[in-house]
Order: sequence, then C-alpha cells, then structure tokens
Amino acid sequence: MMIELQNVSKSFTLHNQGSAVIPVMEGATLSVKPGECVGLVGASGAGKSTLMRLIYGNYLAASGSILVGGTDVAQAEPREILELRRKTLGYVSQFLRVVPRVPALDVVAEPLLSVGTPIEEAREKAAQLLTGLNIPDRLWSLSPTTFSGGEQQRVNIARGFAYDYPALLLDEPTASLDAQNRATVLGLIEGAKARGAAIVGIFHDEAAREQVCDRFVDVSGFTPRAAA
Ligand SMILES: Nc1ncnc2c1ncn2[C@@H]1O[C@H](COP(=O)(O)OP(=O)(O)OP(=O)(O)O)[C@@H](O)[C@H]1O
Repeated sequence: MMIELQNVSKSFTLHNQGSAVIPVMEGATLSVKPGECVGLVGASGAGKSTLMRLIYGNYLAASGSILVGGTDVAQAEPREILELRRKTLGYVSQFLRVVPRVPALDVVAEPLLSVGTPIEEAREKAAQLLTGLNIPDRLWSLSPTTFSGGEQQRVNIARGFAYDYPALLLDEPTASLDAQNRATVLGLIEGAKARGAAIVGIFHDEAAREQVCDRFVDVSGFTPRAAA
C-alpha cells in the first residue's frame, strides 16, 4: 500500500468557546495501492477535507496511523513531513498560493527543482504543462498574482503534476474548468495512475469521478456518533 490509514481520529478544540472539544473523525481507515484512485464522498461537513489535511500533515491526528510511503504522518517530525512532501506526496489544492514576483514558469518548475532536476529540464516540463493547460506563453514570465481565478487554478494544477509524486491528493481539481481544460486534467490524472501514483481525491464533478476513480470511500462512516 502506498497510502494506509488505520483508526485515525481527529477533534478540534474551540479556544474561543471555552475550549470545547469537537470530535470530527473517528476510526478512519483507508488504503490506496499504487495506480489506484480513491474518491472521498459524503455529505458536506462529513470530513472529506479534514481527511485530506490529516494525510498531508496539516492537521495532527489525535490517534491512529497515517502511513504514506512508509512514513507515519501522524508521528513524523515536521522535517520528515517536509521531506515527504518534496519527494513522495503531492497536493493539488483548490487554490494557488501565489508567491509574489515569481514567474508562472518557475512556480510550476519549482517542485522539480526542489528534487534536483536540472533547470532546463524542469522549465521544459513546466512549459509543456502550461501549454497543455492553455496558459499563453506571454504569461509565463509574469507572476500569477494578477492572473484570473481560472488561470491561477490551471497554474496550480500544472505545478501539482510537474513532478511524478508516488502519492497524490486532489481537492476538486476540475472545479470550474471549461470542457477542454477539464479533459486535459482528467488525462493528467489518468497518466499519473498509469505510472503508478496512488491518488485520493475529492470530486464534486460526478462524471469526472466516475471516469478516474476506481472506488469510493464514504467518510460519513468516520463521523463520530456524538457529532452526527
Ligand atoms: N478548523 C476547524 N475547527 C473546527 N471545526 C472544524 C474545522 N475544520 C472542520 N471542522 C468541522 O469538521 C467537520 C468536517 O469538515 P470538512 O471541511 O472536512 O467537511 P467536508 O466533507 O470536506 O465538507 P464540504 O464538502 O462542504 O467541503 C465539519 O463539521 C466542520 O465544521
């Protein structure tokens, strides 16, 4: 298994409400093999995003284990999590976190450079992805700060697919894309599966999830009874 969660639980402490502890997840168990794409489903508020953030190490689990390529994210030191994100685990979030003054081409090439890819090769791959996602080359030397929402989203996707991560988290990767770009992104996901990536995704786009997901996990099964 590339991604393996066992009995993961999570609660939030609301410090502005008398430190009330709200359990939001209990007994979350999930395994994803190389080449497999698992779609997270369940009603709004069931915990799909929370589960993704736990896997990426943004949230600390209260208990359980979260193995990604052999590293237990639930126990790992911050340094190990950064290493995991560099080499093993990619995350395409819904929005690009724009770094001011960095040209779009370098934003996309950066994950490749951070694993030691030669700059020409990294930029070549970035250019190929930006072209495929219809970002005109006159924009490549500009910071995405001023790009439209849709352009920023496509730069974000290009960045997420620049390096071939063995494990990938996708949060609504096709949301608000036009038909042509949506098809390109679905092709990137299928390509990642074909080279053996283990993928966990949230897709509100039903046709998209039917096309790329091998199976679905309903996170409502992990909602604590008291909170349901
Ligand atoms: N930082 C937080 N502090 C307190 N409660 C939170 C926090 N983040 C999420 N929650 C709660 O955890 C539960 C799960 O939220 P989550 O965002 O994971 O749901 P979701 O399934 O992704 O929903 P949606 O489909 O609407 O995005 C919700 O009840 C939410 O209110």
